[in-house]
Amino acid sequence: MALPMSVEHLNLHYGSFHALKDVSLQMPAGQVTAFIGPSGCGKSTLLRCLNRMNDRIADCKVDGKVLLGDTDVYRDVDVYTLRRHVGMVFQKPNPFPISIFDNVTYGLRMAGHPKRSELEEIVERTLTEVGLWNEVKDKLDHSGLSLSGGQAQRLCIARALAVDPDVLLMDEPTSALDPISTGLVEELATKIAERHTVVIVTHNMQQATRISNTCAFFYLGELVEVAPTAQLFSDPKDKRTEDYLTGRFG
Ligand SMILES: Nc1ncnc2c1ncn2[C@@H]1O[C@H](COP(=O)(O)OP(=O)(O)OP(=O)(O)O)[C@@H](O)[C@H]1O
Repeated sequence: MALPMSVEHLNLHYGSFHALKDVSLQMPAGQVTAFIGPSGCGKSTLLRCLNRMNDRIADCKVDGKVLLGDTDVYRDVDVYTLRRHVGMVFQKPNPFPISIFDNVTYGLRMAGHPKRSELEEIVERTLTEVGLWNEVKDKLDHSGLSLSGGQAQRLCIARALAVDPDVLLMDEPTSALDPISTGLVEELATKIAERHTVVIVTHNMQQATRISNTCAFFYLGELVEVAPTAQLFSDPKDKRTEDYLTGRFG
């Protein structure tokens, strides 16, 4: 089930460096929210707060609230449970060095999902959803490492979807892919948002306009402006947003 996420007065420090400055933002359920902004503005840092990927970074201090529905993800839930509800796909496809079947079922098996027949059904359904079933159905026992970059990224998306998360986080998921694979992953992100909340970091402005409903522009750790995507691109309210969108910096 798609749940909304939100952050309230979020501040994050790496040691003495103030990387996120009083960020408050809603990410509506069942929609695609895109984070855009120049390199180093804090997009990935914020994305990583949503499933506590920053927890292991020494000297990283988070203040404020991150909410999944009504649940405070830093206070009300353990990190393993949280990551079953808030999955993540990374910039570089990272299939595990195990079979395609075991890649897709990894999260389910970790959660103690026992029945082979149910796992088979979930593998077929999720690989079909990511458009990979016909390409791999006869080689489910082959290593996940045997796939092309675009196939591997779709496998990683299938692995994330197999546990039926409420939210899928995507950190520049197409930046290592060719244009055809990029198109497939973009179509997929839109389709995924019918059942899951999607939050994506992207440097590609066309991609943000193609797939996101809401767009948030960040600059130097600050959330400058957030609006429905078409509105943000056609009528930015802040000069910094306009300068970025028109290529004056970035
Ligand atoms: N583990 C870390 N330790 C210290 N500083 C960090 C760490 N990770 C990120 N930073 C700093 O925090 C700031 C925000 O980084 P972040 O990766 O979130 O930016 P970004 O907007 O995603 O950039 P890019 O578009 O280049 O990926 C940068 O100044 C970066 O150098």
